Amino acid sequence: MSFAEKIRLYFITDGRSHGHERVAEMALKAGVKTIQLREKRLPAREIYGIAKRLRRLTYDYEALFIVNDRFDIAISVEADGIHVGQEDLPAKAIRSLIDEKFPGMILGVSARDLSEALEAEKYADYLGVGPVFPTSTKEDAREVIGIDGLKKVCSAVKVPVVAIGGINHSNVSEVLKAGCTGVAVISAIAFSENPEKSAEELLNLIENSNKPHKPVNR
Ligand SMILES: Cc1ncc(COP(=O)(O)OP(=O)(O)O)c(N)n1
Ligand SMILES: Cc1ncsc1CCOP(=O)(O)O
Ligand SMILES: [Mg+2]
Repeated sequence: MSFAEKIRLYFITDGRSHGHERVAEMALKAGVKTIQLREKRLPAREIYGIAKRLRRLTYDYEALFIVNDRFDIAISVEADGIHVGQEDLPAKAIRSLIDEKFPGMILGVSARDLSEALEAEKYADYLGVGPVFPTSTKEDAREVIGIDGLKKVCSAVKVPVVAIGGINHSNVSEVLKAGCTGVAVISAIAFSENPEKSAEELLNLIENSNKPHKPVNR
């Protein structure tokens, strides 16, 4: 499976509802191929323990494992990648370290508008772009960029774009039509009563949005 296929549905964990490991395993069972560990409240030692377990789990399911914010934890557990935002360690510094010491490691960078996206793509393997829609999962999220803002970024950058923020079953197809490579979700899976079913349904919607709307003329 290609990188682009793996990030088509990108699940970011939140431990508050079902716990990181349980919710990640349910998403993996459904067929999700990229998992990001995002934990904002716990001490580093605990995040490290969770990261080690998620690393093992993602190996078993042949999925990518990305750590949010913490490059130290990402390298300690041999994650596939690290995701940083505009307030985290600078993408440029991480890119230098990856090229020198951790070749092949994936670097994802957040961008909240076109100018951040154009700067971030100099260093990133993919961009996380949003929030596209209102979200209550990220307390310090900036204003939404909407489908139009997302389209502008997607048509301007060369690296894959993963759209994020308020994406759910009812808007995922519209988001993908904006030209992004994938969609990242937290609450649509992590805060669902049945995360495995929700992930499966999202994957089905994504697969169907790949199909042409009109029959192909032969
Ligand atoms: C895939 C993806 N895109 C964007 C983000 C947001 O990162 P950041 O702006 O650093 O905010 P926090 O998630 O750290 O609160 C992300 N984590 N993943
Ligand atoms: C981490 C992050 N970055 C921009 S919006 C967001 C939160 C996405 O969560 P949800 O999918 O629940 O809206
Ligand atoms: Mg961050």
